[in-house]
Amino acid sequence: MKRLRHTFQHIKVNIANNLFIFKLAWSIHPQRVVAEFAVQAGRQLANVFFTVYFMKYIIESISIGRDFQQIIYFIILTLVLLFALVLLDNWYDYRFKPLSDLKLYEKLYFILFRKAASVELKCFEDHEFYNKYTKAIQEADIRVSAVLANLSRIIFVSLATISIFAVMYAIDPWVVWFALLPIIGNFYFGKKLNRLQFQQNDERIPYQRKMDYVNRVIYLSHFAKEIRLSRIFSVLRNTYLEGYDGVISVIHKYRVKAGVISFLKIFTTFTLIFQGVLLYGAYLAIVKQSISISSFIVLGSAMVGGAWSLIRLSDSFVEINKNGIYIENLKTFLSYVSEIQEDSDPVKPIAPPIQQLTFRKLGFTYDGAEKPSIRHITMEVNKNEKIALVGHNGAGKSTLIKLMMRLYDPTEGEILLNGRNIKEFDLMSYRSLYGTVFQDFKIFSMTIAENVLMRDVETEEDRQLVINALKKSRVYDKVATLPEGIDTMLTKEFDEQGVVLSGGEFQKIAIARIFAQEAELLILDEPTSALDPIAEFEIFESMMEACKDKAVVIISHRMSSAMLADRIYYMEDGEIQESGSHMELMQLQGKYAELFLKQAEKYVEQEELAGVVNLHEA
Ligand SMILES: Nc1ncnc2c1ncn2[C@@H]1O[C@H](COP(=O)(O)OP(=O)(O)OP(=O)(O)O)[C@@H](O)[C@H]1O
Repeated sequence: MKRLRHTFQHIKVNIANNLFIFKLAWSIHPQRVVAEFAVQAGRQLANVFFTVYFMKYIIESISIGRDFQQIIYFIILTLVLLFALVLLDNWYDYRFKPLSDLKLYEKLYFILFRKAASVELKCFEDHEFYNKYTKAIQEADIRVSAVLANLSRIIFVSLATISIFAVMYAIDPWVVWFALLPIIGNFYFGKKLNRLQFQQNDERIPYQRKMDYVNRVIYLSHFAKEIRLSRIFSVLRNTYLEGYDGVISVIHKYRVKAGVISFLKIFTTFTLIFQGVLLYGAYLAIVKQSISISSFIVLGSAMVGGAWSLIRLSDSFVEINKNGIYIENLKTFLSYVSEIQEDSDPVKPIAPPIQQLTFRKLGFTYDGAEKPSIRHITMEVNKNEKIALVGHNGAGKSTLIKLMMRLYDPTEGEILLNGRNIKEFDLMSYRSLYGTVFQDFKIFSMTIAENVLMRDVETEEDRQLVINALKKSRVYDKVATLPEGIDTMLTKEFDEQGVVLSGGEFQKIAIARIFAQEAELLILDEPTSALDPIAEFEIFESMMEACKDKAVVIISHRMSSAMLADRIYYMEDGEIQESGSHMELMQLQGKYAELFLKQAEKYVEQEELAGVVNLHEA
């Protein structure tokens, strides 16, 4: 009983999932839905007509001696109808469907992309969510098409089956009992087979992802250097083989079971009904003599048509289940409600200009991490103030920035903007207060101008904004030498003429992004690692100059750059250990001073060495 209830519940969920996709497709492209149903209706009409009524008419005509000319007219009319249906089918399959599918998928993928771009960052670190997301993206288009075809099939194949069986029932009522065989065979064993396939696919995913990862890494250009210059290839090969072996073991695990179920399905679905009806019909015609030979022929033809319709119908019911299971991933993904609402929220007030940003007893632990990455942080950033965050690797500097930008929400304490918790403000407007470049910034395969503006370049002012930003990040001289200037395509992904710049030049392009924004607080999370110390110092200096009326937070491992800030926070183990101006911290003679002196020593040594080499050269 409990199992039955569970099965019903399962069927209900799967039907709801199919209807969810149907509504989605209807809202995106109603014409495509209508066309699919119309074409399916035509196909089934032809199916019933040719398997039963056409045959019935011809045989009846022979047995009652109908006029030959009348039969010819009937056949010609039939051919015209067939011709029209084939034309409609072709037009649909080769013209309408491919084009309208593209339109449907484009809109569908934009819904998915928008969703993917709006879920909070931590979702991408959640293994289970990421699996659902990849499955949803991979399956979305196939499922939408499949659901439309399937639902239309269910409606019209049902009508076709009923009318075929009505003819069979009229010949002999008992014959319709044979209809149960394909239903049991196809529906029961078909469902089992699908479930098995789904389980198999599910178990394959972690292994498949390993193989996909290696495929991707080998293919993507930014891994090419490391692969060539190290022995990482053998590690990648092993990862691929682990995935491959995993996939093989999953296939082995299910092989025998799938084979047996598939055999039972074919046996009950096809063999029993075809042989059964023919035997029964022969018995009626020869032994019982209750039907004529012409009825036996019609029965045979209707049985073949009816059996196929039933098989198709039970296939379609099984497919409702199959689609339903896959759609569950898509639905979970689309209906996921972010803890951090990434979209604009009209109810929340727009974030005001920054007067003061206050961190109060802030603490944060990443999901699944054992210890906090940020602890007891209390600090402030005032209007126009220049702040530097320094400390060793893993001290928690980037995490602090991510909390500040609400890429994550703190697990303890709060961040206040002008005295109000930042969660109270509309997120989009809050984030637009910041201009940020991260250490792992990304350059897109687009033009330099688009990479700087990070949106479409629309007006002459936009272009001027880009040029000024590039000048401030000290890379305009280089850009001006390129034939297409700021319209040069970066990377060669799409364009042979695309330009590959040096690591430092790419960094300068990324830094130009913050000069091109109307942000109030600029954050540079160490995007200058590929710059030489002088270039970094110059950029920071130019930033301090250009951003007199803005607050700036810089993270740098180079103390010479941090010195430029009004206030420096020295972090260790997720906590602020020391804070003050450069002079104050040097006088304190604490960890900051120690780090500073160590770096200064290194530079002095290097300068002395350079001096010695110069002397030798002279
Ligand atoms: N997405 C994440 N999931 C789990 N732990 C993380 C994540 N990102 C960072 N951490 C951990 O949080 C700690 C602080 O990392 P964070 O990147 O903030 O340090 P950082 O001071 O910016 O270091 P660096 O100078 O090397 O950039 C580290 O121990 C790191 O392992």
